[in-house]
Amino acid sequence: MRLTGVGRRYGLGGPWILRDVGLDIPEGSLLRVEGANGSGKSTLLRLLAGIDAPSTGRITGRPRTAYVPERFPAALPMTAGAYLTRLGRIHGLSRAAASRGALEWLERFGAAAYAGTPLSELSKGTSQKVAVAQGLMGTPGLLVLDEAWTGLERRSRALLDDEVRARVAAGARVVFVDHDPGRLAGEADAVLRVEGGGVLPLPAPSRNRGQAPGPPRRAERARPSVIVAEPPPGAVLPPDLPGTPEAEPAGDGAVRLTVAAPHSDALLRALLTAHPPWHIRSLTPAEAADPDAVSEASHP
Ligand SMILES: Nc1ncnc2c1ncn2[C@@H]1O[C@H](COP(=O)(O)OP(=O)(O)OP(=O)(O)O)[C@@H](O)[C@H]1O
Repeated sequence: MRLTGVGRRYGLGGPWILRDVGLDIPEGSLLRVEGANGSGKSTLLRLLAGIDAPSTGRITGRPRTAYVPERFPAALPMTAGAYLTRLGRIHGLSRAAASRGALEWLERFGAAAYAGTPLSELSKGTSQKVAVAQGLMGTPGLLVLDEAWTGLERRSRALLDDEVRARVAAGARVVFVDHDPGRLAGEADAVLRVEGGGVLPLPAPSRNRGQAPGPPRRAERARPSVIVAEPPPGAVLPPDLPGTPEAEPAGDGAVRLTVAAPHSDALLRALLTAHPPWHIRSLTPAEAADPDAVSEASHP
């Protein structure tokens, strides 16, 4: 995905909020957007998500995109379940898969009891869970998160962190703004600094996701990865998974898959694109894996 000479101003003769922005966003990248209040972060995110168009320049190669806006349109006259089902349809799911996915996501966020509640009656925290759930339904190639963690309680924030990691590892692009400087700290590929109308791509501080461009170091190649995944209801492990992982039960119906590190991305992709998709709880290099810590992090 590429931005070429992108500029945005609101209204003819209004000040340029962004000007001559050029960016390449490769597959499997995690980008944090930073900048002062009013610098144009949300403007950039709306352009990336395709819900706003540049005043000048062009954006090419945008994959199927999901967007979690800073403010959720809570006034829509429908229930949380109906809204998510509709959004699932927009993300390309069949009606049955969309309605099943809606309930599954509400359950994961501990909000299943609100499936039949009108959006306008949801608390701020539950609204935010619905906003985030719609972004995670389907398998977007680009996920744009504008302060998506704000208003979520600890367990849901951790769930969203895990989902971001899994999506990026499976090849999706994730671009996010968050007021917490520690959000996914050390995991972003780059920081996009929005300042004076420009967007400056800066190296992210101490990146440690283990997915650096270029061939992995010998030790990383040799070290197996552990993926803990939850099957969709009634599903069995798909045959011929990349890297022929070792599978063992991980509790709560989940499966722990151990695979040689070079196959972990392909394995994640296979699970996330299975029909219906598997839910990835965590991805950990085996030597670093502390099973208790992993399940704590996923299900605090
Ligand atoms: N729809 C709009 N119409 C007119 N001006 C707008 C619109 N949206 C944003 N702006 C202006 O563009 C500038 C950048 O806004 P934007 O929301 O992109 O900044 P931001 O960096 O996300 O801010 P914050 O950190 O406060 O969320 C601001 O001056 C804002 O007032």
